[in-house]
Amino acid sequence: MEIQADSLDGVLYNLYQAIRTHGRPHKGSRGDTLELLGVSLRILKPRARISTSENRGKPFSAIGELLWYLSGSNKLDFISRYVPAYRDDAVDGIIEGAYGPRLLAMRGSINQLDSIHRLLSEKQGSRRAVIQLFNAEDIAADHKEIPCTTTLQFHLREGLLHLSVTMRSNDAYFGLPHDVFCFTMLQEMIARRLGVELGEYYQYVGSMHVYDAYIEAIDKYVEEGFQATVEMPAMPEGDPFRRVDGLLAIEARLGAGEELDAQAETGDSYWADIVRLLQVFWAKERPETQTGTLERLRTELAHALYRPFVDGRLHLARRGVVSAGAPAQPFDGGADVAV
Ligand SMILES: O=c1ccn([C@H]2C[C@H](O)[C@@H](COP(=O)(O)O)O2)c(=O)[nH]1
Repeated sequence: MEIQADSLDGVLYNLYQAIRTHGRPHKGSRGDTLELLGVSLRILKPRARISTSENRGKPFSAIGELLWYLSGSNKLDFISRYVPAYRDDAVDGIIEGAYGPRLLAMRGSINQLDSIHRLLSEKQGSRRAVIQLFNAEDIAADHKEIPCTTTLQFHLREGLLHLSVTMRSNDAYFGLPHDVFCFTMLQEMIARRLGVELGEYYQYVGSMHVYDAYIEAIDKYVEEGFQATVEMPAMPEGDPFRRVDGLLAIEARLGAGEELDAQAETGDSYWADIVRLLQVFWAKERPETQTGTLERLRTELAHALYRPFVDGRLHLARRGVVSAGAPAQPFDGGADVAV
């Protein structure tokens, strides 16, 4: 089955209905699901990577997960602050299937992002620009958690960088919005590093499923109706990977409770907004000033598309729902507003 749309929301809207209509019951390792085999997604405007729906817009935890990948870390400590559900997957504080070490130091040393950049700089039309995340070792012995994503293949055609992702398993409710966000961001970062434009995004999934406990939630999503296509602004020119260390340092300072001026720190409105979203997330650690901080960040945002997500946090803050130590992402269900 192929589902094509301009945006993540367009894909979710059609996919959720397809799962409802054609999905077959399957008992997965983590619970009962409705499943579709062999689903191919195509997103024509990969910058429309954040859902504008009531409860599938996850910019805060998705940015946290992207930074975790880019840090090369496999530590639970980092990611559990943004996606607490990882706690169930950790072995001695380590996520064995973490993408970061595999992307940046596969088999201890191979930086696969550098390989892609070199390959496509030298041979633009190459069909070899494949990042491997899944390894034979992953199923040779039993592991608590292994990568759901098998490969990322980049295609440079007529000045556009397209990305095909293959996944062995994808949770259409929780995993998919995060995966699309992180992989299309990586796609745009590599496009900028190569000095080319962003193309289309494809995701082929062996087992696409929704856990039974979230069937009602996907029905609710569909009832909201078709969402307008809202694109993130284009990433500024230049190599975004040069920014990674700086962004990680800022993230660590925010996590430690520091306040900072996003524009002064980044000198760029695109990345300043990304930092502001992190500030919105971390504002929960100071409940006494949280509402004021969120209101200030809301007015500082250079791009209006992020405001509804700040409003979601403001709504929670005013109700006293999001407080110090609370997760961004209620993976355990619960809140139905954008967090
Ligand atoms: O990037 C990811 C990582 C995990 N999952 C989901 C898919 C499955 O529901 C579950 C992993 O379970 P197994 O496929 O390993 O049984 O996590 C995703 O959707 N995306």
